[in-house]
Amino acid sequence: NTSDFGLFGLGVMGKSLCRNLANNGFKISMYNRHVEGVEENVAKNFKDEYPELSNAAAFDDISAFVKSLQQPRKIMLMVNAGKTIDFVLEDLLPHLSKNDIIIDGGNSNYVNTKERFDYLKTKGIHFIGTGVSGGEEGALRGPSIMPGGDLAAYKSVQLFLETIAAKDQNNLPCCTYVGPEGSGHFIKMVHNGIEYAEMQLLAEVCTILESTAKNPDEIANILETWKDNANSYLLEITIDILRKKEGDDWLVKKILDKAANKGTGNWTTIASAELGVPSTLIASALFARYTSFNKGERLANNEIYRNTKKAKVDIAIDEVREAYQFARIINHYQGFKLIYEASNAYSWNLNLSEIARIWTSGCIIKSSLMKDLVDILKDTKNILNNPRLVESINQYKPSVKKVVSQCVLNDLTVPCLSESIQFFNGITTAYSSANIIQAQRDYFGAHTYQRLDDVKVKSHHTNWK
Ligand SMILES: O=C(O)[C@H](O)[C@@H](O)[C@H](O)[C@H](O)COP(=O)(O)O
Repeated sequence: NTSDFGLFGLGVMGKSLCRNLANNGFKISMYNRHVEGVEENVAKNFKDEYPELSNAAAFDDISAFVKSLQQPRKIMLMVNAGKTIDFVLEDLLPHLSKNDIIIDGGNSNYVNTKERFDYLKTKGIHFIGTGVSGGEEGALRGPSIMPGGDLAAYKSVQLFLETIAAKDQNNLPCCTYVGPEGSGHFIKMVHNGIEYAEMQLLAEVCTILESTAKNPDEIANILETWKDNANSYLLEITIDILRKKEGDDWLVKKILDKAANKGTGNWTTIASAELGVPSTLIASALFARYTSFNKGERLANNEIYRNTKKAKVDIAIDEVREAYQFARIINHYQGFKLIYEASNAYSWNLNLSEIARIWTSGCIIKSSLMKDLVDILKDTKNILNNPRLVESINQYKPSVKKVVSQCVLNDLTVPCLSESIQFFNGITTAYSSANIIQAQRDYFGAHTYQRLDDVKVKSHHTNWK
């Protein structure tokens, strides 16, 4: 048993992490199941494919794999989220010893992670639920890593995770102990929620620019100029995507407009509802994917309701950039608000600035705005009252109002852009229309209400009839 670290599951991410670990000099054991005719000798063939893996040990037998690891054993699971994790844990348990450490690096639901953490604790096994972001390339060159669980257990795997992680602008690892039990997977989930809305905002920007008769290359040229002050990984890949050609045609024009999802945006929306946090942009982005999926119904409805294909919006390109930037600030505000509220609700004591820091490199939502948020979140939990962002928001607000109204007037669907100004107006309104809601609830359900002129008394009821 000479290996320092074990990697269980050689899918896209698992393979990249193995090479990353080996490239950083760690002696690793790699395991992939054996499925007759489907998955055979995966670990061995993979080992033979890459020179950096010459020192690695390859297995398709669990017991031999576990025996090859130094104790306390450190095993990272990179298998599909969901029940698979529980099956794998049951297969591994008979071979494990007290104080061994299991890391779940998949996109698991934080509620399940808490349950597994508690269950394995009864077996004397440490469980670390870890978000890993950055896709295939990120996992190979340095992902952003978000581990949650026991701090002591984290200390035993810290060297491996921080060595393979991306490095921030101060060359510090984009990996940090996030907090207890499911907190690592919780922030990864929110990371993906923010990702959904950022992707949706870029898609909406393309819709608007396309409506001004720009072809994908021309749109890419415009977005290129936004790198100065709105740069992000997602902006960069969107530019690449818009430029991609198949012969003379743009590939993007051939892609079926039905957006899929694997659940993290859905869970973020559920967590928002449960925690009472209005993450409206994340929810809008998720529901925009669901709406897009109804291709058949959209085509039918389009026949009935739409007569004009091309809209003609009267918007300046810089107004689109400012509207985009406005909505991004609101998106990040909502994401970090959700993390803050979860941290309080579950007593996780999360460090928002440190979370922003590990999201400045390696992950999908890395951006220049995220770099700014590292310092901003040091001083405040509510980024909307940061003087610099207040200035930006006041500068951008006229543009988002114009862009959204122009889109509405021209039947262009921009759910996240419009939700950003709707939410902002709501969260900056001193006297909202919720008094009507309270009166209606009291009218039909005697649910009581509080009075502005007597807030001490928690509940008033009126016989409205
Ligand atoms: O951070 C990342 O590296 C990605 O977010 C990663 O976790 C994955 O690509 C998700 O599956 C995307 O989510 P959807 O499949 O739901 O779009």
